[in-house]
Amino acid sequence: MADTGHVNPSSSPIGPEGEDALAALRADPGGAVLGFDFDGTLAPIVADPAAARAHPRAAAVLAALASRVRAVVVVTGRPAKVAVEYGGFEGVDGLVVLGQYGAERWESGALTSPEPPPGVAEARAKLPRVLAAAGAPPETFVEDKGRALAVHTRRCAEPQVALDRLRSLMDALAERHGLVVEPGRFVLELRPPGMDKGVALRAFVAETGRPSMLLFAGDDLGDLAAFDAVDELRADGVPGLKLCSGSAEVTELAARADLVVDGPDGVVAFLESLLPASS
Ligand SMILES: O=P(O)(O)OC[C@H]1O[C@H](O[C@H]2O[C@H](CO)[C@@H](O)[C@H](O)[C@H]2O)[C@H](O)[C@@H](O)[C@@H]1O
Repeated sequence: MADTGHVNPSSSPIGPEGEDALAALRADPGGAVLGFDFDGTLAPIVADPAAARAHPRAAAVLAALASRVRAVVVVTGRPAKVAVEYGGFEGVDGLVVLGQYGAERWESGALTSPEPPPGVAEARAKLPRVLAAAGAPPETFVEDKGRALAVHTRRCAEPQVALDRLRSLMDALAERHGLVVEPGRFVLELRPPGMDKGVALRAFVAETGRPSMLLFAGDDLGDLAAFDAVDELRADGVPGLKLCSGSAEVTELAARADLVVDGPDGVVAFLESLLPASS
């Protein structure tokens, strides 16, 4: 792996533990595990969730890394199949996509997707009434992911105000039907409990074997659980790098990260800098 010291002029200085992790990656790339969020990290944020697509160079850089490291995994709130389609990941050899916060798995063209619990259908039936009761503006948009219902307010005139108005009624709806509310960038998702990106990443690392280093890159609140997993492995002696795809919308990840880069452009440029110059 290449030395990354002089690249990414727009990125924050990297912390010492992040430097250790990069040194471990250079020393033993074949033992490294690299994990990525999708929206906001590999794919630029857009107003319509169905219009999101990965950065034009994301699939190529993930493919190049996947041929050099032990494992590359995308851990996303999207259904795994949707992330594969929007990412252009179908042909990326070795890539694993864990969708719906780890409940689904796509690998080598095969998808595993468990049935949603009945609470999702119950909540789906009641959601329109809840949105009406909360006075949700007409621009409020429900993305039905089968296993989860994501209520988006990005297209509202005051997206944060609209989101805040929904929160307590969404919490009550989730509780009534055995679900949880997952907050994100101008979105509240109703989804089944018991799985998150940290649980998913820990299980993936346990399955692939103790890595020489672990990287996770994310941008949103749901990625904090994966950062927790990196911290836990660090405490167990595995070098770890927490990479933040920075934005003005979410600041919590930057505060926990070893390195903050400028959105998906910065993430892809950083990953390209890890490859030998001829790649
Ligand atoms: O875990 P992720 O891969 O980050 O997915 C989280 C949610 O991302 C999507 O919503 C976000 O991206 C949209 C497209 O850029 C944007 O319009 C929205 O405001 C963001 O919240 C996606 O639609 C959700 O299903 C994902 O769970």
